[in-house]
Amino acid sequence: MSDTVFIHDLQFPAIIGIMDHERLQRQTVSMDIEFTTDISKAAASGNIEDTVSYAEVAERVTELAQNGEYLLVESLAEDSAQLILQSYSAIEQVTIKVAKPDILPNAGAVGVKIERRR
Ligand SMILES: Nc1nc2c(c(=O)[nH]1)N=C([C@H](O)[C@@H](O)CO)CN2
Repeated sequence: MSDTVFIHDLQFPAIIGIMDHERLQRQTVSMDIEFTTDISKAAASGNIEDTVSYAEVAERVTELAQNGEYLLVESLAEDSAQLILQSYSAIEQVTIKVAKPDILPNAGAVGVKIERRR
């Protein structure tokens, strides 16, 4: 399977981090999400029901992150990957990148990237 649907730079404020100030104040998180799913049926039909909506995935992951409180970016990445695989049987593999853009003054962003398969 080589078809990929992606969401790039999905941003939202979240409680995430191990430092005292990060436990108190939301900071911006940026996520890249990619998932493999066969898009050939949707390409032919033009019907959103024949594919996995990136808008719906973005909404679910944003909701997960904003309703929870995370210590590590690793945990948010893992929970997001499991949520996506459990919610959509048509998705075979998911890649999640969780980045914090405001941590190191001399880096554009820090974070993790994981790949999970059902
Ligand atoms: N591998 C990780 N390293 C670090 C994390 C993390 O989530 N994963 N978090 C922090 C702090 O919360 C940082 O954002 C502020 O000091 C440090 N390293």
